[in-house]
Amino acid sequence: MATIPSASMDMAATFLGLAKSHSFPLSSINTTLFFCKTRPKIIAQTRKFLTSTTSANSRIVYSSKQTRKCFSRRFTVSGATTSAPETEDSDVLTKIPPDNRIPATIITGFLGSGKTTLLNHILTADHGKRIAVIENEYGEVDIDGSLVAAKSAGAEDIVMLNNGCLCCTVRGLANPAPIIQTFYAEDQVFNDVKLDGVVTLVDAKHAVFHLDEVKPKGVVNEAVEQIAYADRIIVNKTDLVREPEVASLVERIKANIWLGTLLLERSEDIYRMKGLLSVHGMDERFVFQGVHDIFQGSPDRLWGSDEPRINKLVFIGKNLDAQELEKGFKACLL
Ligand SMILES: Nc1nc2c(ncn2[C@@H]2O[C@H](COP(=O)(O)OP(=O)(O)OP(=O)(O)O)[C@@H](O)[C@H]2O)c(=O)[nH]1
Repeated sequence: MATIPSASMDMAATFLGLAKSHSFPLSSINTTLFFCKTRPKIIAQTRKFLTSTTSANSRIVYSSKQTRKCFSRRFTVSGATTSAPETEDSDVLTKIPPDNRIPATIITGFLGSGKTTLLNHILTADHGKRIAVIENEYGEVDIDGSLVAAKSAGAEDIVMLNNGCLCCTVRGLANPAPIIQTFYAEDQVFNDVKLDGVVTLVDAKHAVFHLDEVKPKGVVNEAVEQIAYADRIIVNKTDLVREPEVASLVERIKANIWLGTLLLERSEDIYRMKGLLSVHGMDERFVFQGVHDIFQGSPDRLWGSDEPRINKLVFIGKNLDAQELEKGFKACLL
């Protein structure tokens, strides 16, 4: 593939951690909202609902991801079934069980990105939805529970899990994956509740600082990871920055979504992938290797003083469109 200068740091970080990522669509209006209060908290709603409930200080970026491969699982439904119309030449009755499970949404985002603010906005908006909130407070002192509007409104339930469950204190604070996994791995949850989507709040003023943060070798940048797991991304606090900064951030987020989507959805077609990246702010060459959905990458030796800093990517597989890949990659460049 082409050689093009300058990739972003978060793109490199994506290579380190995306092999376990996944996605699923927000398919219907939610009546339940799971609010997992950990360091980076968790929020979500459908496109229509989010559009009507987010403030003027927000921008929504939609992911095109359609499948959550890692956590897919079959479920059985004991409720009524729907039948396809019978035809004269067919006596086969097709039964499609409706998925009547309660839809749930996860809201995540970095510290102070605006999760509680969004939640309060949703809980006090006039949408007629019945909303239950599960808040996972990390730490002994519950502050956010008292800040959530529903508590005073009295119309909804807030269940505080001060013992550390849903799962975050044990399995990781910043990474939404363990919470997502709970919806698939726990029978009691899976049979009654379907995870409808993951929404990530991004603070327009501070996000770049977190995205650029260089982590120790092998440690994934949580801000990048939260974006990679999202179905919908809300760029918040746009009143605190100028429009070009918002546009630049949105472009950067799109690049992250592109790479995540590519690695997840085309893994069967991509037999082999390898490359060398010139990452903005990094003195070393960033080398990555991939075989189907197994990827790894790490900083390599220092760039030579007279060595041109270029990116080289090689994809070997089937049904791959070189121009499309190049276009997607170019959109990731700073
Ligand atoms: N200027 C501005 N401030 C905002 C906006 N949204 C939220 N804030 C402020 O940002 C601060 C943090 O908001 P929260 O909603 O508490 O953020 P959080 O993600 O729940 O915070 P943590 O629980 O610490 O992770 C508060 O002072 C909010 O008033 C916005 O769109 N613009």
